[in-house]
Amino acid sequence: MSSTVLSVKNLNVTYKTATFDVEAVKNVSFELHRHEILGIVGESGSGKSTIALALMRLLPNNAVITGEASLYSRDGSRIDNVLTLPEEELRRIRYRWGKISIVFQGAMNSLNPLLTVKDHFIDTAQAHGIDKEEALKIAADLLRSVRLEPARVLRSYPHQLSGGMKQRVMIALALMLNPDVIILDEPTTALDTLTQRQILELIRDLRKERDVGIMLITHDLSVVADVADKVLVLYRGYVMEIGDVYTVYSRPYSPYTLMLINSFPAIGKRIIKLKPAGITATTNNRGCPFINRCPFASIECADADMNLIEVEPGHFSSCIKANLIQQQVAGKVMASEQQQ
Ligand SMILES: Nc1ncnc2c1ncn2[C@@H]1O[C@H](COP(=O)(O)OP(=O)(O)OP(=O)(O)O)[C@@H](O)[C@H]1O
Repeated sequence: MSSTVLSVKNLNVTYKTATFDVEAVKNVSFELHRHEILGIVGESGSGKSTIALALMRLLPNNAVITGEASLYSRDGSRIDNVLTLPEEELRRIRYRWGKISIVFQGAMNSLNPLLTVKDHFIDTAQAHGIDKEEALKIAADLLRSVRLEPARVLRSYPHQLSGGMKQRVMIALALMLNPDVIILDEPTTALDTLTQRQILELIRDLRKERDVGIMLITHDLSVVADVADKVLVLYRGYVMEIGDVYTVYSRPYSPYTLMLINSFPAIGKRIIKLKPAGITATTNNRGCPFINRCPFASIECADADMNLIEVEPGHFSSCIKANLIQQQVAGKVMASEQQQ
């Protein structure tokens, strides 16, 4: 197992609004290793982007954040207070920091149409104190590493590039400061199927070739199945389940994960019918947030503490009935396979 690059403990984010508080992330903990892809999967509004923004220290002013995140850089340095580092210090180290970088959802559309790719690299480099000559050398290397031809791409304007090429340019730009962690937020959304495949292949290659840990944020379970090593399933800010992808997908210990798998026929062979999505709210702040949609729910779930339980080595579920559910699922799957 390669070394830990990022360790997040008990991350909570609450957005304060004039009328009420939105508890967007609740007690989230996870570890990311070098050369590892962690998929963070969940429906819209589950808190995926909030986790990313918290780690980048880019949350809006109405966000209140608690918890710890430690970053272990390849140069041997360690930052223990990523979440609370004072603004001034943050500004100072951001200049050449780049230890965590992010490619935002839809970022390829934010390339400036009036600038060539070369200008984008030079601007990014200069903002971090790298001179033009060095920037161009780095840019050429990075473009090659995302499988683009530097000579042609550097002189192109965004409109001269396909969606897939623009996404590769964004990934190359995010690698400019040689980050230890890269966050990719919905990197394949809005791309056609073939281009999606190529980008996923690239992400897989980057994981092997570069000394980084990759956080891949998506609502698409099949993307995670394709490339990730580990998966963290998020629902209304809570970690419902976490473990290696193969184990979680083949033996889900959370009814919510099971529902997600069922909604992706290409992945799910399970046959348990769950209530349709739609009712999402429990009004109180206690118990399992999935209670209203869960076919296994009973009165104890209303008091569940949502702490993660290790159901098998390295595989955690917050469902208090995890073992019971797994037995029922395994029984029904076997029964359906015998009928076929
Ligand atoms: N600035 C804000 N003020 C108040 N609430 C917010 C703010 N930003 C996000 N939220 C709320 O926080 C919750 C989590 O949002 P977040 O964007 O992190 O979810 P997500 O899983 O990334 O969703 P999506 O897949 O749609 O991007 C949602 O209920 C959202 O409405």
